[in-house]
Amino acid sequence: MLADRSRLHIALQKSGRLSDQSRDLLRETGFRIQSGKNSLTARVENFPAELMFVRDDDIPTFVSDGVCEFGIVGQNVLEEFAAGQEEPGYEVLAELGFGRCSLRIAAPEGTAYDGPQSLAGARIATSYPLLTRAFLARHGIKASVVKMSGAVELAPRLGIAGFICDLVSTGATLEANNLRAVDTVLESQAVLIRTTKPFDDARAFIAEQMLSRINGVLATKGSKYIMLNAAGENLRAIAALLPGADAPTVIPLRDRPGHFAVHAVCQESVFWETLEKLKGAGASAILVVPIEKMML
Ligand SMILES: Nc1ncnc2c1ncn2[C@@H]1O[C@H](COP(=O)(O)OP(=O)(O)OP(=O)(O)O)[C@@H](O)[C@H]1O
Ligand SMILES: O=P(O)(O)OC[C@H]1O[C@H](OP(=O)(O)OP(=O)(O)O)[C@H](O)[C@@H]1O
Ligand SMILES: [Mg+2]
Repeated sequence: MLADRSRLHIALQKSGRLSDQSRDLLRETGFRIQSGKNSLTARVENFPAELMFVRDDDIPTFVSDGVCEFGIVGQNVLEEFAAGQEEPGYEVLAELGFGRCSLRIAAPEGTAYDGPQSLAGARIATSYPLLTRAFLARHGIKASVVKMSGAVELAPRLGIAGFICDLVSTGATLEANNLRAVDTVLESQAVLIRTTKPFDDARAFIAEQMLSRINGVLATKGSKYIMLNAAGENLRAIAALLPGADAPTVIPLRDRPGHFAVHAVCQESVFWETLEKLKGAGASAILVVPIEKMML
């Protein structure tokens, strides 16, 4: 059956590290998604879009082929795919801030490592052979790469390879296997991608609407609305302390001549240290509130 061309098709990981946060992001854009964990597709009830739940490895192919106009996938999977293509048929639209991990070279505790040259002649087990080879080529190192589909951390213990190249987040898996990360091949997080295949005006319009909502959701994530009171002579110093805010709104306070309310959207995190500095610069009645929706 051909896909319905009056709707957008979005490829998401069916089940795994990215599934919940990918669905949550779309729910935050207002999509009503009703599907059990076992469904392979789901229609969005209140938006002309259909979700395809697939293995993450297939997402770059689906999007490049134009079967799905959009997809959410880790940069690690995307870059491994791109390394095998002459011209990848997708573009990255946004970094999504979840699924953060690094593709790292690791070796059993006690293995000497003095930079990539220590890999010369070694065997490296990995599920990312193209990225590993590209790393070796970048450093002019000759080594053999052994492809494994999973459980890569077992390779040194089984005598398959002296090094591995695998994803690391907390480092707990490496530690449990008595391994130590020695180098970094790639820093990764989940990204939103769009096919470079053109699509018709109707879907282009829906796509713009969806992207504007997603950008709004991403913008609110790191943003806070900050309100405070201050005397006129302190306004300049206070404005300079507001993280990522341009042009705060300044409103005169009734019955307090020379005093103002300052309101601003801060596009960076507001830490306790920032509040302490604002207070030190003469601010009072400081309120920091979350922003629910934002359209830029
Ligand atoms: N430890 C981790 N911490 C954070 N993000 C991770 C971690 N491991 C992997 N990821 C990210 O999540 C993605 C999916 O990881 P997962 O382990 O669910 O993949 P998978 O087993 O290949 O799943 P699939 O069945 O879809 O092929 C990875 O490609 C990577 O971008
Ligand atoms: O540094 P850590 O926080 O321990 O995470 C690293 C582990 O996470 C990933 O595997 P995952 O648990 O997703 O299982 P998988 O190998 O079945 O994909 C990755 O392949 C590592 O094995
Ligand atoms: Mg996979």
